[in-house]
Amino acid sequence: MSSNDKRGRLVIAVDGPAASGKGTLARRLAAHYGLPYLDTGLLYRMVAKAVLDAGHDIQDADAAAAIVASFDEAAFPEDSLRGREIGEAASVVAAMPAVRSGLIARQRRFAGQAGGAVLDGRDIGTVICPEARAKLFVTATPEVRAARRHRELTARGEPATFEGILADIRRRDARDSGRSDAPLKLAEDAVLLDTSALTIEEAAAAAIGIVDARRANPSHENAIISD
Ligand SMILES: Nc1ncnc2c1ncn2[C@@H]1O[C@H](COP(=O)(O)OP(=O)(O)O)[C@@H](O)[C@H]1O
Ligand SMILES: Nc1ccn([C@@H]2O[C@H](COP(=O)(O)OP(=O)(O)O)[C@@H](O)[C@H]2O)c(=O)n1
Repeated sequence: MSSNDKRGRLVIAVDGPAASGKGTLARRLAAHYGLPYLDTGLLYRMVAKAVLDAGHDIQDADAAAAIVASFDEAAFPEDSLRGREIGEAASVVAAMPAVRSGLIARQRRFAGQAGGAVLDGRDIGTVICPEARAKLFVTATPEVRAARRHRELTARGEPATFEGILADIRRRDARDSGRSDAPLKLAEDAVLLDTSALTIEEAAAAAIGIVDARRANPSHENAIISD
C-alpha cells in the first residue's frame, strides 16, 4: 500500500503517550475528513481484560498469546475497557511481542480501507502504517495529562487521586517507551503537537492544519518538522 497511500488515500497516524489527547484529536480528524477511526489502544485493553477475566496473571504471556489469536472485539463494550486498572494491564500485555504481532493484521486491514482511515496508538506511524500520509505525535506534560485523566476517571465515578494517576502515567510512559518491541517514539516524519497549553478546539485546529499541510505537500514530508 506504500506509494498508493502517498498519492491518493488519506491515512492519518496519531501517536502519543497516555491522556495526551490523541483519541480526542483522532476522532476530530476522522469527522473532519470523513474517515473511519480506530482506537488501537482498545485492542490492547481487550486482550488485557480477557486475560484478567479468564483468571490468568497479567504477566502470563502464553495466556495472552492464546487470547490474541482468537478474541472477538464485539464481546467488549467500550465502557468496560476505559478504567484505570485495564489501562495499566494493557501496557503490560502490549510489551509482549506475540500480542503485538497478533494485532498487526487487524490494524493494517482497517488502515487499508478504500478512502483511508485515522488510527491512534503508540506505533501507528512507526510500525503499523509507516507510509501514512500524515503523522502526528501528540504530547503534553505528565502533570497536564494526569489532570485530564483524573477529571475523566472522576467523571466516570472511578475513585482516584491526582498523585495516583500521575504515578500511573509515569509508569506507563516508562513501560511504553522502554519496551524493545515497537516502543513509543516519534516517527522521523511525524509532526510533534504539544497540547499542554491548548484547549481541545485549539489542538483540533492545529491538527487539521498539520494534516492539510501534509496533504498539500506530500512529497516534502520532513519540511514542516524541521523548525
Ligand atoms: N487539549 C485538551 N485540553 C483539555 N482536555 C483535553 C484536551 N485534549 C483531551 N482532553 C481531555 O483529556 C482526556 C484524555 O483525552 P484522550 O483524547 O482520551 O487522550 P488519549 O487518547 O491520548 O489517552 C479526555 O477527557 C479529553 O476530553
Ligand atoms: N498502538 C498501541 C496502542 C496502545 N498500546 C498500549 O496499550 C495501552 C493502552 O493504550 P490506550 O491508548 O488505550 O491508553 P490511553 O492513552 O488512552 O491511556 C498503552 O499504555 C500501550 O501500552 C500500544 O502499545 N500500542
